[in-house]
Amino acid sequence: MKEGVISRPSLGQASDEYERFAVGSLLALRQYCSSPAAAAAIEREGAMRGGQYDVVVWDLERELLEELTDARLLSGVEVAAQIRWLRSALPAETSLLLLDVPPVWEDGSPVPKAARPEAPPWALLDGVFTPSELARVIALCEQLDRSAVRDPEIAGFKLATTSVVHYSVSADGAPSFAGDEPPDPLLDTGWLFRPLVAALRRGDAALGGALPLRAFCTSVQYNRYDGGDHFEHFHVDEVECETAYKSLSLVLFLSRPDEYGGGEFELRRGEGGQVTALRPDANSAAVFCAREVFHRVRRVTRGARRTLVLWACATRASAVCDGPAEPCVAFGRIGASPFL
Ligand SMILES: O=C(O)CCC(=O)C(=O)O
Ligand SMILES: [Fe+2]
Repeated sequence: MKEGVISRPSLGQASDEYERFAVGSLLALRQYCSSPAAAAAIEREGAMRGGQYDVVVWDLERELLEELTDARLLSGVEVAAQIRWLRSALPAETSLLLLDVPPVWEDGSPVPKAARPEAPPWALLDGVFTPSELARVIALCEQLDRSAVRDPEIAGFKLATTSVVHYSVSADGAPSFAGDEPPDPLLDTGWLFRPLVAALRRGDAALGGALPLRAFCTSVQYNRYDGGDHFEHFHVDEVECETAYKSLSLVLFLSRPDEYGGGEFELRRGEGGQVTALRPDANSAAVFCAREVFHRVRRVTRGARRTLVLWACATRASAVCDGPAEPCVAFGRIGASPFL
């Protein structure tokens, strides 16, 4: 038993919620641990309550939850630092257990990879930014170097993906940076991410809670479609990989519908679902389940159609430890079922 690990000074008494999460973590660990020896160890520790593995996972999540409850954002780098700290304080076999925790619901069951069936497949939210923020987003995005996506079968438009999301907010609300990369001018303040994260949360609530407990949002992608550009290929955004999965997609419409012709955003649930075509107002966002909702952008006939796209991801702890493929910002589920 590693006493040092459970006595991090900043952590107080566990609340009921945290207790429940601790149990959930144990269940998930038991379910997902492949090594029989590890499974037996978890069984033993679970019986003891407050056992080593419980506490390790619990502390990590508590730290996150505390940050999130304060509406503070954690960067991927900070999460990685926490995990490294835990790993250094633990024997090797413990960190192995830590690495295999999938996102779980309150009752310990794995988070489904799609929104709940009874929930609507997408949500359209308005007023994501203030008007001045929106103008600032557009102005900054236009400064980014865009590369062209050109595949006649699939898509033709220009995109820029911002590279750095090492963003956090200190207790007094001042922006600060984790990691040593120079701040990206687009991403170095909370004004951009707070509204986007809030929109993801609102969207998640509207979809009945598709977000996993431990979620991150990716860097933002800026898309610009000039006349003739399109993303005609119906696709889902999620690409299965070992390190993370996208759970929610957010497409923020930066252009007013009268600023471009064509460019309808079409969505459908699943392969055979009915297609809905949208031309949303500027400053509104479509939020939808990244695995389940097929979507495409019809060809733009005039003007420019601009969007900002980002994703909520669930990330395995190991992915963060090994360095996430995409730097990410953590955010949480607060105030509703189960942890939002
Ligand atoms: O730009 C859009 O409206 C959607 C883009 C999209 O579907 C994507 O980047 O995956
Ligand atoms: Fe997409």
